[in-house]
Amino acid sequence: MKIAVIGTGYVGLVTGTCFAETGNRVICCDIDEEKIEGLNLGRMPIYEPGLETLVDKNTKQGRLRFTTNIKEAVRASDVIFIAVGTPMSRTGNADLSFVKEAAETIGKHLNGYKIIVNKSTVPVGTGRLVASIVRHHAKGNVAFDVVSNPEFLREGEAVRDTMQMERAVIGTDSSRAFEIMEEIHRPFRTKIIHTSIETAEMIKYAANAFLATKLSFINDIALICERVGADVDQVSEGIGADSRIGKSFLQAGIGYGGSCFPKDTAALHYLAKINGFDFKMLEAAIETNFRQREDFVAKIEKTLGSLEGKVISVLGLSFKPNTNDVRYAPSLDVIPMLREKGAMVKAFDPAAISRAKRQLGYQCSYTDDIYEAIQNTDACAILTDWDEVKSLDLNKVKNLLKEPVIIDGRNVFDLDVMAQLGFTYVSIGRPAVTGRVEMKSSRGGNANG
Ligand SMILES: NC(=O)C1=CN([C@@H]2O[C@H](COP(=O)(O)OP(=O)(O)OC[C@H]3O[C@@H](n4cnc5c(N)ncnc54)[C@H](O)[C@@H]3O)[C@@H](O)[C@H]2O)C=CC1
Ligand SMILES: O=C(O)[C@H]1O[C@H](OP(=O)(O)OP(=O)(O)OC[C@H]2O[C@@H](n3ccc(=O)[nH]c3=O)[C@H](O)[C@@H]2O)[C@H](O)[C@@H](O)[C@@H]1O
Repeated sequence: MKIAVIGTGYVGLVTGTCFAETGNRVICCDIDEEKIEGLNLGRMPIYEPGLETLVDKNTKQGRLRFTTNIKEAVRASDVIFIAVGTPMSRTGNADLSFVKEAAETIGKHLNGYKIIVNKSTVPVGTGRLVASIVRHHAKGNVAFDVVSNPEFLREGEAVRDTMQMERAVIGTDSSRAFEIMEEIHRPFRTKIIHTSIETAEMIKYAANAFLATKLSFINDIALICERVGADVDQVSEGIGADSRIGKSFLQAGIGYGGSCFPKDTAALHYLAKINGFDFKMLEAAIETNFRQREDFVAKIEKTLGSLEGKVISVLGLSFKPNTNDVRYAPSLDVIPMLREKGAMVKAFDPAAISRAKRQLGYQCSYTDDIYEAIQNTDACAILTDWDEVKSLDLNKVKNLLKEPVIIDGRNVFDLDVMAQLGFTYVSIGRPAVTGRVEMKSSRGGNANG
């Protein structure tokens, strides 16, 4: 199959590469010249395990290429995937300007029957909108079909999530388009769910909103655990063993970030609102998520006393491990809050420094040496559970810190081990460990009480 992918970001690049890997001829296009130039030189614009090898293999074997010439890509392809960004607008709704632009470009260069597949996450009704834009700009009565094929990959696991996808949702009322989409997905041996365009669009928002709500639920349980002296990690294990609940997405922490949950929950909330429904449960999930950031900073303050003049090492800038994506990352909320309270911040991240710098600028210093970040700071704040964090030499950490204080937003370490090592260790939804060492801070004491 000849495939064009418009938008060579996390989704477009991974999807296009995996379609090439399964034998299609794929052209990935983008308006970002620097990105395409880099890809043509073998430079990956994103950090995604396993991707570089696949890109390299498929470009060398001639199945994958990159271009800014979208017109040529459209004309040369049978199936065109739209994988452009749909960021959050000020109302909370998804900003569809990139999708509309892509649809217009496709329409203008339609030169025969094509299937236009929307992979971007969009509000219900967008598929029909894309169809009308394409029709409006197409010359003559060229036939085409529009399909909604939402994407479920996770950053950091994107290649595996695509090559071993759990399901493919194909929303279309055209049997011709459905058969071709089925053929493209055959090598993945996955469950195909055939729906209308509207239902497919809704499945994507419902999936992300459900996962975000599950996370906020466990984070609310964590807050109660802190107050009553229970351990949320054990609660998660206990409830997750029930197959009706399932063990995934029950890791309590500093709250979700990333390019999707924040914007997709906001967009679904907005969609409900304009359709006359006040989606209170989702609103509560969104509020809980922000409260996790505020609570985390409050924990640091409660542990150290006034943060004025204190130096905090922040471990992790990306919204989760194995990605350099910092969109809506906890670090972008927490670091400014710490600064506002007078603290200085030394930030560590193995992959996301350059992207974080664009957002945070001079609000902190940066290093990709984890021990350098920790050295001579008043406390260490864990925001991302990178392997580098999980495998820290805690004895070394203890020696480097002014006092052995760790505030952990990802529940990385074992409470008994931290107690044995003499750390003051405050995590999420678990009893605080009180260090044996006297605190130098004005108020002293521990968080969580
Ligand atoms: N990042 C993720 O893990 C996932 C994202 N999604 C959804 O997929 C969509 C894309 O997300 P990402 O890949 O993260 O976005 P991204 O921001 O990484 O990439 C989007 C790309 O589209 C390009 N672009 C914008 N307008 C264009 C146009 N008119 N023609 C050609 N290229 C254009 C941009 O330059 C950019 O390179 C969004 O709707 C997102 O919600 C869905 C599942 C997972
Ligand atoms: O629509 C999207 O863009 C994607 O959004 C998420 O994927 P992603 O944002 O890459 O990352 P996740 O692994 O889902 O993590 C999201 C956030 O939740 C947090 N999280 C996740 C799981 C958990 O148990 N606890 C927890 O705090 C992570 O740290 C991260 O900040 C979904 O998992 C994907 O299915 C979806 O395709």
